[in-house]
Amino acid sequence: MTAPSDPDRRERRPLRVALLGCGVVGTEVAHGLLENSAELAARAGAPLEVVGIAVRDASREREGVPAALLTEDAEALVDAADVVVELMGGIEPARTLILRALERGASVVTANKQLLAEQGPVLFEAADTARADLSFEAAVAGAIPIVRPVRESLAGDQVQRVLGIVNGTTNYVLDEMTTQGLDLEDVVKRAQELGYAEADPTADVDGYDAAAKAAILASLAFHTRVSIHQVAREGIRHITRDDVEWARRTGYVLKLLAIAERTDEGVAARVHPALVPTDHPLAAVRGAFNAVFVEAEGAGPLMFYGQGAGGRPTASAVLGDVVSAARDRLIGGKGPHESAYASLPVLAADAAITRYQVRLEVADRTGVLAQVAGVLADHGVSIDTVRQSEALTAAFEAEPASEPAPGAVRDEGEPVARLVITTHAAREASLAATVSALRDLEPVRQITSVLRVEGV
Ligand SMILES: NC(=O)C1=CN([C@@H]2O[C@H](COP(=O)(O)OP(=O)(O)OC[C@H]3O[C@@H](n4cnc5c(N)ncnc54)[C@H](O)[C@@H]3O)[C@@H](O)[C@H]2O)C=CC1
Ligand SMILES: N[C@@H](CC=O)C(=O)O
Ligand code: NA
Repeated sequence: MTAPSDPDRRERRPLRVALLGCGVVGTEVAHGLLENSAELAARAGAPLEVVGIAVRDASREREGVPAALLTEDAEALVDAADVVVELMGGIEPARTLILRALERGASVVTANKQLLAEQGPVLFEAADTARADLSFEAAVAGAIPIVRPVRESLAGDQVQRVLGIVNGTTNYVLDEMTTQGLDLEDVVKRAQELGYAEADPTADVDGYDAAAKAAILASLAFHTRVSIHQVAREGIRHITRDDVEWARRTGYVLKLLAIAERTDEGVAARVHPALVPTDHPLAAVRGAFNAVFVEAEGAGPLMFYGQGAGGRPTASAVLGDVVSAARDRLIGGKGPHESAYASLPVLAADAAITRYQVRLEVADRTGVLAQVAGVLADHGVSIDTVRQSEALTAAFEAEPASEPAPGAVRDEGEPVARLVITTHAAREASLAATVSALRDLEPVRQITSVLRVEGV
C-alpha cells in the first residue's frame, strides 16, 4: 500500500533558485535571498539555495553578491534550477529562457511586463502544460499586491473597471514638473538614477510600460486576452511645463493613467495623460508611488496603493512570489492556472468616452467664441465650461507667447485670446474630428493642448 501523501513528511531538500539578471531589481532580490535565508526557509518550508546569477559580464564585481555565484551561461543555470527568477527584462533571451525553464518543470517568477503583455499566452500555456507556476506580481505596480488580488481574490466576482497610476517613472516626472517646475528631460535622468526607469526610459515616457501593465490587468480582470498592441497608448513626452502649470491653475493635476473597462460591447484598455481634480485621491499619489482602483460588481470599489518602482520595493514582490512558488513545489502542486478565457471583443481606441480640456489661442474678436462653440456643437460635443480672456491672459503676462501652429497666420499686432474649454463626456472619435475642424477655423491661431479629464 502506498503511504498517504503527507506534506509534512516530504523531504525538505533545498530548492535551487536561479536568478537571471543582476541589475536594479536582481541585485536586491539576490541580497534578500542571501541575507534572509533562514527566515525565507522557514516561510517557504525548505531552504532556498541560490545556485547562480546569470549576468552579461561575470568578471564585474557586484556589492553584496558573491563572485562565485555569477555566470554568463544562463542556459546551464536554468537547467540546474527548481525556481527561475527572470529579471533581465526585454523579449529575448528572456522568453527562450523562461520557456526552457517551464519545459523542464521549473517554476518561474518574472517582473517582465513587456514579455507578458506581448507573449503572455505562449508562456501561460507552457506553464499549464508543465503544471509549473508562472508568477509575476512585480510586473504590475511594483511592490503593490495587485496581480494576486485580481487573479485570485476577485476570481469569483465581475470586475468592471480598473483605473490607476501604474508607472512610477512618469508619476515621479510629472510630480517633479508640478512641484519643482523642472523640465521633463532633466527629471527622466533623475528617475533613471533612482532605478525607477526601464533600461530604455522611452518605454516609460511614451507609455509602453503602462500599456503593458494595462494589458496584463485587463487580461486578468476580464478573463480576456488583451495584448499590449490592443491598448490605446499616449505617453507624456509632449507634456510641457506650461501644461502642468495650466492644469494647476484650472484645478487639476496631470497624471499618466491606465484604464481598463468592461462594457456591454466588450473590453477596452487605454493609457494616456489625464487631468485629475486636485481633490481626487489619485492627485495625492506622489513620486514613484502607484495607485490602482478596481471596481467589481460584488466587492464594489477597491483601492491599492504603494511603491510602484525601485529595486527594494520591486524585490519585495519578487521574493513573495519565490516563497509562494517554493510552497507550491513542496506540496507538489501549482498556483492558479489561467482562466478559460471569455474572449470578449477588445474595442478600438476611438470608442472610449471621456471628458476633455482643450486649450486654444484665437483672434480676440467679437463672435469668435460663438464660432468655436458652433464647431463643438456640430460634432455633438457638449461644452461644460469655457474660460477666456483677461484673467487667464493676465496670469501669463510674464510668459513668452507660444509658437504658432505651422501654417497659422498670426498678425504681430493682433490681440490673441486664450480659451480653455472643458467638455462633457464625448467619444474619442468625435473629439478628434472636433479638434481637426477647430484647426481649420479661420480665427483659431493655435490648439495649444488637448487633454482628457478623468475622475470628475
Ligand atoms: N526597476 C524597477 O523599478 C522595476 C523593474 N521591473 C522589471 O524588472 C526587470 C528588471 O528591471 P531592472 O532591474 O530595473 O533592469 P536593469 O536594466 O537594471 O537590470 C537588468 C539586468 O539584466 C542584465 N541582462 C540583460 N540581458 C541579459 C542577458 N542576456 N544575460 C545576462 N544578463 C542580462 C542587464 O545587464 C542588467 O544588469 C525588467 O523586466 C523590468 O521591467 C518591474 C518592476 C519595477
Ligand atoms: N519603469 C517602471 C518600473 C516598474 O514597473 C516604472 O517606472 O513604473
Ligand atoms: Na505588484
